[in-house]
Amino acid sequence: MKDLAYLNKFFYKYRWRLIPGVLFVVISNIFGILPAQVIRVAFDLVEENISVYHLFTGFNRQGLIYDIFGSSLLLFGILVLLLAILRGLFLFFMRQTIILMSRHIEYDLKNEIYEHYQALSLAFYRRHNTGDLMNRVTEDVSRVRMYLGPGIMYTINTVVLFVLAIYCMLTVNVRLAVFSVLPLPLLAVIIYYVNNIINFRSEKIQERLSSLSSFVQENFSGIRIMKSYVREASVRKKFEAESNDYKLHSMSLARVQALFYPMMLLLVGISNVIIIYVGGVEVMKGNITPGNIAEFIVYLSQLTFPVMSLGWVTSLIQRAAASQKRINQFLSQQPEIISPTDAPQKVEGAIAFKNVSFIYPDTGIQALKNVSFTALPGEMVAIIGRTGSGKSTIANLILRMYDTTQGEVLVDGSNIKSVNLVDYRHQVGYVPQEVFLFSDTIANNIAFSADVKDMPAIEQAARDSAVYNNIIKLENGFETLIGERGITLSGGQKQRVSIARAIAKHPQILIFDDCLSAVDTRTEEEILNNLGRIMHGKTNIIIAHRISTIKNADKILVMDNGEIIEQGTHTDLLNLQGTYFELYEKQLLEEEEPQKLD
Ligand SMILES: Nc1ncnc2c1ncn2[C@@H]1O[C@H](COP(=O)(O)OP(=O)(O)OP(=O)(O)O)[C@@H](O)[C@H]1O
Repeated sequence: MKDLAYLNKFFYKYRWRLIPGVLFVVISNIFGILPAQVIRVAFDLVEENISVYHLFTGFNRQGLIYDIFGSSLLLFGILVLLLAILRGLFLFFMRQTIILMSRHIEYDLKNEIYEHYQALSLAFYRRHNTGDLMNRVTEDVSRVRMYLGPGIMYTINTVVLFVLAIYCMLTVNVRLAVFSVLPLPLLAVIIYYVNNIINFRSEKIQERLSSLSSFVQENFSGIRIMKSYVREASVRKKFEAESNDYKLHSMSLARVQALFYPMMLLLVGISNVIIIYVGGVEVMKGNITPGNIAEFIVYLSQLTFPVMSLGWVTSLIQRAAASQKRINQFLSQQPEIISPTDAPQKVEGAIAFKNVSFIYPDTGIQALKNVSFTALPGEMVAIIGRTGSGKSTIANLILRMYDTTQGEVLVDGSNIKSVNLVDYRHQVGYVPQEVFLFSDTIANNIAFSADVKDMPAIEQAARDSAVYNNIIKLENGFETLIGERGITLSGGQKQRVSIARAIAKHPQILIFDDCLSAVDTRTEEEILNNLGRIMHGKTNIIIAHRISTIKNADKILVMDNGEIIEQGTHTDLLNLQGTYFELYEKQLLEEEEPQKLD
């Protein structure tokens, strides 16, 4: 329960919804209780009038009495209707304040969690799976919302109604009051337990459902592979098995639900029987009137739902507390990478690695060992090396996605940890190895980093990344949707759109992480030539596997097993006759082979 205390700040924030809400609960309940007394009076009136009516048997007056009796009954009927309307009106106000408050809090909480997500560093995302992260913002927040809205509303409602109804019952007859409410605690306890079973089974169903949807989603995404390997029949069998599992769980839930309602009705029925029996005895003793029995039956009908909701609300609060605990645990996680200052900072782009070693925090893999190099504005620094040798890790550290384990990364001579992170990242254009484009238009993907969509700048970026001609050939040009709902670009086109996105922001530092691999050598040359023009005086870091991509770089770093094993210009490295030279010879041979075959 103490976890839910976190939400008290929201109650304070929305106090002008909560306080009137509570007031409306009280008023609506008063209008819920009053009809019982009107019905009692009406009942007693019926009894009296019937006796008076019989007294006048044979007299002319009997018709008159009948008329008076009829119109007074109508009056009572109208009164009960009026009270019901008033009650309905205040119930509406109650929901409009308390339930709306819960929706506002849900919105605030979702935003708070999302903002926190964005502040957390990459390492956090490696530690948690996407499904779990999504659950916090959707499932967990929804459960907490159930406590904030229905949970609070029904609790206040039950308490107020209980106090009012029990007070009224006790003033009429203590014995009847005690007997009437006797089955109610049993009802609440049963509902609590049954509800827990229902929740448990519902969760199992939910698990089955998500497993079924991930299964379907994965198979749809991999439909090309599935068809080419002719696995349709076996996948269908797996789907049937998953689906059957879901069906069995759903049926077990339906069984409990089927038992639930008859059981409730039975208990309510028993309470009614008790009221009529004990009430009848009390009427015979002359302690109460028959109208009181009717009055008690109305009280009981008013109390039934709140008592039932008590069991429901208890398990609802338990679930909300568990969800809020998970949310709190996550909100208390501090981002590992934070900007040390908000002061605006201009970045020139001089990068220096000084004896940098790096171990990935979650896996313990040592990706860099004592790496030192500089990349100055106006320079193109290339990194080449075997897969897994630590090239992308250097890009990660330049972007300060992680902090170094040992040594330091300097930006314009200062430790990167002291640089305004937002300003710095604004100045870095990064093209990742794995292209990621949003399901949006091409123009919006290129203009991703800009606050306003500047079409001439977008088109220029597309020209510089040699993808302009491909885009304008599409029916909707730059407004073509890509991704799930749109067209599929080729691997090389995607890479070039991703490059356009990076250069559209005119960065001071540009990092290409092996992003020319799916581009033919002629286009690659065109892009590199354009880069030479637009990145003039700025820092370029290019990670590549092909020597043809990097041979004109000012400096080439050859990586192996997390270390820089060779460093220099293309000519220097060839003269060294080491690893770079071997790689060059090998690639030269590979290029010559197809020519020989021609
Ligand atoms: N996020 C990560 N968490 C843990 N270990 C990682 C992570 N990223 C990379 N590694 C590990 O660090 C080492 C260096 O990886 P890195 O991606 O820097 O290599 P690379 O030279 O860029 O390889 P490639 O040319 O295949 O892209 C590898 O052993 C890899 O398994």
